[in-house]
Amino acid sequence: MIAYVINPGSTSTKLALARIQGSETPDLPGKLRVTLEKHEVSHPDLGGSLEERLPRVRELVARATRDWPAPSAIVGRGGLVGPVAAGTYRVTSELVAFSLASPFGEHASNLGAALAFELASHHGVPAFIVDPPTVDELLPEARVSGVAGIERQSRFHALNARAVARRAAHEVGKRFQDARIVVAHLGGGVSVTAFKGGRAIDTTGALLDEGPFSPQRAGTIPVRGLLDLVYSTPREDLERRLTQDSGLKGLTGTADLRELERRERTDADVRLAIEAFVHAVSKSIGAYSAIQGRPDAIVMTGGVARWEALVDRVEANVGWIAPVMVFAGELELEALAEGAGRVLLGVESAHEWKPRERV
Ligand SMILES: Nc1ncnc2c1ncn2[C@@H]1O[C@H](COP(=O)(O)OP(=O)(O)O)[C@@H](O)[C@H]1O
Ligand SMILES: CCCC(=O)OP(=O)(O)O
Repeated sequence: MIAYVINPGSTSTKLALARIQGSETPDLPGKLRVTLEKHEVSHPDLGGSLEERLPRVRELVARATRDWPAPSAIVGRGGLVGPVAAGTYRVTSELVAFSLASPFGEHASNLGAALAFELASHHGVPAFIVDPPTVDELLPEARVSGVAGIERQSRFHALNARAVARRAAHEVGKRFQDARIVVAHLGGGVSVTAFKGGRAIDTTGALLDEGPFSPQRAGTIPVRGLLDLVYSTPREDLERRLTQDSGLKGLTGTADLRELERRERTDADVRLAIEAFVHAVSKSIGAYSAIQGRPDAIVMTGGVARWEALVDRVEANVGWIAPVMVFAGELELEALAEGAGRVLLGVESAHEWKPRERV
């Protein structure tokens, strides 16, 4: 089977031509054999709303995939589609429209359904999304905050976090559904998530949610300071500041951690900011370990996990809890291809998406 894989980001869109074959292991029918030819189309200067960006990205994707062999399906990264169970979803025109104007927030991933749907219509094949960021499997007690009416929502790196958690479970000799894994996704956004029984039972979230600050997002901040900002800043400006100009960028002037790695030796402010990042990530890993009993493994993943010395510092803090594994970068293209493959090969059925405000 051949599937085209589309993973839109804010400054580039990652693509893959996936060749998918069934499992060779009868006991593990979902363990597909997938090979990917990866491509990346860059669009650093695209501004505007998602609907304004869509035609340009669509054109770049069409051009990049023009000479690829005929697909059996197109699979895109899902966006903020509301609380859903983990799995593969068939893309419909209703899902495309919802994603492009998502009431759950604006994010580049909201383009994934539209890009997949349009290319799939052109080829006359189905389109899918897999494990969108709003996969919601939270324990009831994880939803409750200390303010009646303010409920925690699940909005995290579900696609990559599930994929690396599954891989970590296999590495410790367990099935995903029998393992306890804590995943710290350290990318442009950061989320720390506890997996138990194959489900993401609690997460810090990644977009105006909680947990460690990221290269450019605020993470948890003291409520008193937030109140001061709320009463002195228009909402739109504040959202932009908290999601794009906070975290390491707000503290040091850059979200490029390779630059911070160079500056750390000579710049005391950078040193403190990185120490605070290590501290915050370690603290969340500890918290998300505590809620489920000692985990079988702790995983660090995402682009920041390429910084070995930083990862080592987190491991020095949390290594007593469980074995620490590092999957630097992400497995999103692989996870998308596998999600589509499981449906194409009849291992799983595709879910039908319906708009929902709550679980
Ligand atoms: N080799 C590296 N060393 C340190 N940091 C890195 C490295 N490669 C990427 N990063 C950092 O990772 C972050 C981006 O992570 P990534 O997972 O690629 O982001 P995205 O969320 O956009 O997919 C950036 O802050 C970048 O500076
Ligand atoms: C929308 C939640 C996932 C997320 O934040 O992704 P990025 O870190 O890639 O922006």
